[in-house]
Amino acid sequence: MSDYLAKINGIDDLKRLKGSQLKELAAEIREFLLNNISETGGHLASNLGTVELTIALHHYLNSPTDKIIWDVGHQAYTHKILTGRKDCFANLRQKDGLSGYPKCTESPHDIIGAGHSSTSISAAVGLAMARENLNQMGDIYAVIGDGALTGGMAFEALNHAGHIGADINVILNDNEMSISNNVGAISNYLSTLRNDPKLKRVKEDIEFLINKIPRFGNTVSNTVERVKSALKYSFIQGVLFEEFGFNYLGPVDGHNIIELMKHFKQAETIDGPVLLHVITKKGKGYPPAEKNPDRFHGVGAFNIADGSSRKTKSKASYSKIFGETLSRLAAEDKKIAGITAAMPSGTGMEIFAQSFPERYYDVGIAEQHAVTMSTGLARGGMKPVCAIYSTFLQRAYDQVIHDAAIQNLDLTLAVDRAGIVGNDGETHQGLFDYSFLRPIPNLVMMAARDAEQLQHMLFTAVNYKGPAVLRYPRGAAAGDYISHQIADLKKLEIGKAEELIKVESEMDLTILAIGSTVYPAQKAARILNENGHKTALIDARFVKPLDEEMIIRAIKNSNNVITVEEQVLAGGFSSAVLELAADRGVTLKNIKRIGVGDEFVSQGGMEEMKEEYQLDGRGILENALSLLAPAEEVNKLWPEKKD
Ligand SMILES: Cc1ncc(C[n+]2csc(CCOP(=O)(O)OP(=O)(O)O)c2C)c(N)n1
Ligand SMILES: CC(=O)[C@@H](O)[C@H](O)COP(=O)(O)O
Ligand SMILES: [Mg+2]
Repeated sequence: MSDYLAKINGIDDLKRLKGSQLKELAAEIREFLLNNISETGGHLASNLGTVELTIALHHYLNSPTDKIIWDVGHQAYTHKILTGRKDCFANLRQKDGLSGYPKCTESPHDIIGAGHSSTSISAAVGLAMARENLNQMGDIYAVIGDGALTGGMAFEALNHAGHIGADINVILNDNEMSISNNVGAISNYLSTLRNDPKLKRVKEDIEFLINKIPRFGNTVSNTVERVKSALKYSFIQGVLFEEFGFNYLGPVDGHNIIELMKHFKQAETIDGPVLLHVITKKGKGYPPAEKNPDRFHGVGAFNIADGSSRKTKSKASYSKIFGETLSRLAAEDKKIAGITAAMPSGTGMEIFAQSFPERYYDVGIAEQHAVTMSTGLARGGMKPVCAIYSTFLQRAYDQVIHDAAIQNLDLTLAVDRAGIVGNDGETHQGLFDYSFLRPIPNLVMMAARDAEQLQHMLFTAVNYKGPAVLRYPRGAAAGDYISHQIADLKKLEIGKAEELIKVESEMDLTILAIGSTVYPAQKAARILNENGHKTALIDARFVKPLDEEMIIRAIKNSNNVITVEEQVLAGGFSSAVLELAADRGVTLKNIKRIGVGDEFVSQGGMEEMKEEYQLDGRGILENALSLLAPAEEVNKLWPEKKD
């Protein structure tokens, strides 16, 4: 077998290959992806599905003059390989390594940075308008998946693009999957387009007739294309994309490079927006991923032979505990409903879905709708629990304020992946939710420190009268997971903190921790006390409302205070403490705030990045000793690097 991939260092090298060579290259890239992702982890199934599509795009187009915009961007690995980044794959998604998403600072071929869904068509429209105003060159292609097409923003952009006749090409990469099974009426509609044999026959007949119409020079005229489209679609109901003002082409086999390029050529002859419907197989070429695309959507290191994970079985995740607790609560309370925005497996909501399908709603990648639909459920008398990753909840900010909080409705927002998420990097960090939710009246907001507290907090939130937010991080839950019966669940007093190490008079230090930072703070506090530094520890539990009396008492009785939160410092937990002290006229003698400063946190292992931001036990100890004692003492008390 020729090693075509070895010779590819940029797209000029790709353009030298032809016909069957491109097919062989596709096979080599698949093998490369499999070998690399099985070591580093990453978005395997989506990337295996877009190999030919990416080869065809880069072979046909002239990037970066022609612009390819990847929606979400998790499927852009072949794009990275072909644009000169093949040798960086050993460090894919690692600290300082290759990003798992398009990133403008990484390559001129990454036109639009992404990570969140359904932005590509809007960006394409903007680029097309800039091209028009500034007399620029180049074709503009947005590549969007069928899952991403469930996002409202995509439709806002289709609506606008069709209206203004933006000269853009939208490639709809339809693999019939979101992360889990795709949902919704559009998804059903796409199935009709894909599978209707009558449509196929009509299309072929019409194409035969159209080909008999005389051509003008070498190009098929725009009018002819439009007539062809109109005729083709007069045979089926609901010509969705045509109604939006797009010219629909396809469906075309997304694993056939030659056919794809033929369709790009055809798209080029059409003025105005084109939607090319491309059919691909998620996980293509790797049987375990083809069979189970959900599990292989985003993976850690695995064994290629059978797809088994290389990670030894870890503790239960917060998401799993959330899903199991919710299911137990729902068994007793028929009003509880579960809502997810296309993340049933990630949020643990699939556990609830298995037992209560009639009260479970996957709304697609539609966080705004998920929140407002939850408020409708609440208004109708249900108890909605809507689980959304912190980073994706950013999409639904106004819905939380306007639809949930002002109306003071009884719903629970379960904010998953709150804090540092690790290898997904900047776009996915859940580092802003305290800051953006804390100012909202009527909301209460708590953060779970471990497996045990998560269960009590969910019980508390579900039974709270008004909008309640419960925040918890990605990955394995701290503490032991003993699943509680409903009778054993405790309703926490709203706004009540817990004094884990008592505040007495004349403390050297009080550590105010919340959520994921409580356990590392506890380790640091223990060491400090063992070494003669009188240290108290408070788990604030609620960022809103704060336990004002306990915090004020702690501040008054401590020579030093440390706040620690897995969040940006601006507007978060420490800000709340400072506001409280200022409002009460209490002077803080010495305060250190541990958290993330005014910067985006880049990719890297979760523990590695927590260490970098001093959110681990050693980091907290180091901060404490910088207030209490000389720096050398850190190494004496905590010699090794890690927790
Ligand atoms: C706003 C937002 N919500 C949720 C996600 C999580 N997410 C990432 S990829 C994905 C599914 C995308 O499906 P599709 O566009 O069809 O791509 P495929 O993986 O099938 O290639 C989801 C839900 C996200 N990235 N952004
Ligand atoms: C592309 C995307 O947005 C998701 O696939 C995300 O990477 C999932 O993250 P988790 O692994 O934390 O579920
Ligand atoms: Mg898909």
